[in-house]
Amino acid sequence: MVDRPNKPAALASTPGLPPQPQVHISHANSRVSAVLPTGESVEVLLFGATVISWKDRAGNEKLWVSDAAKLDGSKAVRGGIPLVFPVFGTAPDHAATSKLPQHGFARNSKWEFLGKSSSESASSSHSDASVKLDFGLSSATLDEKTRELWPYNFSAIYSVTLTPDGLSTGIVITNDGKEPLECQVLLHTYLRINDITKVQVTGLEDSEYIDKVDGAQTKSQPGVVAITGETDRVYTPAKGPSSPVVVTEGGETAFSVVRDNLKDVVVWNPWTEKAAGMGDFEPKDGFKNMICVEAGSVRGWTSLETGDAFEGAQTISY
Ligand SMILES: O=P(O)(O)OC[C@H]1O[C@H](O)[C@H](O)[C@@H](O)[C@@H]1O
Repeated sequence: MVDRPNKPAALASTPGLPPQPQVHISHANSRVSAVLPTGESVEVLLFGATVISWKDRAGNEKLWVSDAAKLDGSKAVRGGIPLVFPVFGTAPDHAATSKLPQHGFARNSKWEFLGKSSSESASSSHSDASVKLDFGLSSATLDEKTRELWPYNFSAIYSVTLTPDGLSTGIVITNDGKEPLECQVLLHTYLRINDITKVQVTGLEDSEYIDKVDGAQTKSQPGVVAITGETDRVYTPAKGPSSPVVVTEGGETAFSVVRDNLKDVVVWNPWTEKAAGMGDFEPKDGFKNMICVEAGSVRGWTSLETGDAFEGAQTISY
């Protein structure tokens, strides 16, 4: 019997050439998903433009999503990559965003799928094919109630790029209005890990952070970060955005996060009590299997003059 390679999910035939594997995209059920010829996949919910799944070529999920996460648009998704904009947490002292819910409205708004672009190599292996999915949100498409709470004219484009090497997510926010606006942005990424007690985060050494579980005191990180209890810290890494923040597990690299123009990194794990108190956090011991490493610009405010744009992105590899 002759050994045959598995037939790829989607085939393109060009006259004279054998069929080539392609990036496969589907857009249905209020979500967009893409599968590379090499097997990696990503799934994005239009609600919040939330990435709810990212799998490697063997089908292993790289993101943590709660079993009780609401995927029906009734609540921000507990897991994946919710988008935080235009405020991180709540900001009672910042007049422009003080009326907004925790983490703003981007994660609770319906985004529009703007389309995809894929790049596929000319080689027969197609081992470096990648895909970029673009999503849009603007003041024109926001619901009226939200527009009243934050009456600025803006447009945002969020791009999710899947390659065989990793996942990049990036946002461009433009001030389309006649007055300046101030905002904060964060990519609230829930990384899936096997055992939180074996995890260390490197790349934050000697960095200043705000310890949200210790009276918002400003502290300095002496060495690598280990998680031994509820952790909620806003770091401004001393090494700058292009130096990776690496999550290791049992000494092996599990994820490496490289930032582009996102100066801050939030490290969050709710641990037992906080997880127990969140209705949409299941299983309750799921905190052992996740760590949030959230690239953002959240200490202070980004000011955008009329016509100005802010651009920030992260690339996660493993
Ligand atoms: O429960 P959420 O609104 O999704 O927020 C979840 C978490 O997000 C960030 O990591 C904040 O630093 C935490 O203080 C917050 O608890």
